[in-house]
Amino acid sequence: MNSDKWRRREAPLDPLLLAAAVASGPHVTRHHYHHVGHTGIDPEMINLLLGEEVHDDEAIRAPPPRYVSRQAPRSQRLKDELSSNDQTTTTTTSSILVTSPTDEKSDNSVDPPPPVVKLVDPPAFDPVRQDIQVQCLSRARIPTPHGPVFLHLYRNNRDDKEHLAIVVDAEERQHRDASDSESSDDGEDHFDDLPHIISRSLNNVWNSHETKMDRLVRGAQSKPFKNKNKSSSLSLHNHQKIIPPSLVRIHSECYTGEIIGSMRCDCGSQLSEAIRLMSLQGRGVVVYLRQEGRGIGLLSKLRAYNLQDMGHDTVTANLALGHGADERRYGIATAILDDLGIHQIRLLTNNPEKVIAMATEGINIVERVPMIPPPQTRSEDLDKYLRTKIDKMGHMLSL
Ligand SMILES: Nc1nc2c(ncn2[C@@H]2O[C@H](COP(=O)(O)OP(=O)(O)OP(=O)(O)O)[C@@H](O)[C@H]2O)c(=O)[nH]1
Repeated sequence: MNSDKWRRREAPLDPLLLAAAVASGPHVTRHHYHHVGHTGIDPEMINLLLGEEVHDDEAIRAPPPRYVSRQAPRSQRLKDELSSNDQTTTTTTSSILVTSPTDEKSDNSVDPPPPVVKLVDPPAFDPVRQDIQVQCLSRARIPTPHGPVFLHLYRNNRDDKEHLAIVVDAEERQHRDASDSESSDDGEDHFDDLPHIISRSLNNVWNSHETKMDRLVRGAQSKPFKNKNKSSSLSLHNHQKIIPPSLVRIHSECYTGEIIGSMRCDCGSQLSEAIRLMSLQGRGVVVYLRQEGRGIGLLSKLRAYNLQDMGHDTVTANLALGHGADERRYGIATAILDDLGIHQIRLLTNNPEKVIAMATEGINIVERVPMIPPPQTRSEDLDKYLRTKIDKMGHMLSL
């Protein structure tokens, strides 16, 4: 390498620049001149930088603040890590603080690590049972433009995907708000009158050692459900009134439509519309299955799109790639609905196959509610896609 060409620039220190750095306030981030937390202008420092004499009588004042790392020395951290092998990874805080030397800890001691919330594991699936088993691992409130929903994350004994249930339950929310503030200690359930949509597997006792904190962090009710007839875990739902037929959508993952906003399909608007309708009614469940591209996966779906750009439609493109027109299964959706105590549904769909599949799985469909694509989402690509669904897949939709 030509060293002349790459010679290092030895620019002289620009006193004005340095003075600006010192004088600027804490709004200037560490990506600019200095770390957040600087206490402001230090006239002595400016004088020094500008090469002027120090006229301040209090030349020997309290020394300027210094940056002190609160992170323990590496040797200390290694020792800590070794001695806490049984704990999940924790780190000492590594934030950089401005302290004056008098604040500095004389013994170089380290702040205690933040407490780790260690949760009990969910119960294992029963290896003897041959049917589909699901287990809700966590539930959390998610505010959406249509109101809050409760996202439930499931595992199952068939695949390693995280299928989801998006639960809309206004009454359940009110109940939770009330019971949180009551924090009743009487051990009694307070939801006898309300047919809430509650996951049985999430709320069951997972382990005899589980704490209230375990339950709250995974999103379960703080107190386990009383097993009034002492027979089985089904008591949770037996205990409640039967949930009236709820709006349910069985939705399949669509990265392109939901994340990128693709106008080749209506998946994104369908998902949003389903949550909107459920929020209007105060109740409903979207079972969100990770069956991208009608079960063929994102990679094949992208290839199918290229075939569609060459003249194929959404069905023939799948077939040309050696896939079925629709490879989805609905057994996991049924198991999730069962876990939520929902057995009668008003199914939001135009797809006759979905109706048949859910009915075959034992779900009582009391009504099919059509999904009408909103006019503002219509485009040439979408119309072609919908037309193929109507003509080749029998979708119950009129354009
Ligand atoms: N293979 C393939 N999959 C697609 C295409 N467009 C959308 N999808 C997938 O189709 C699935 C969504 O299916 P929908 O047709 O919206 O739902 P549906 O069950 O058929 O019918 P509705 O319930 O009436 O909406 C998602 O998994 C999408 O990723 C496509 O052109 N090719």
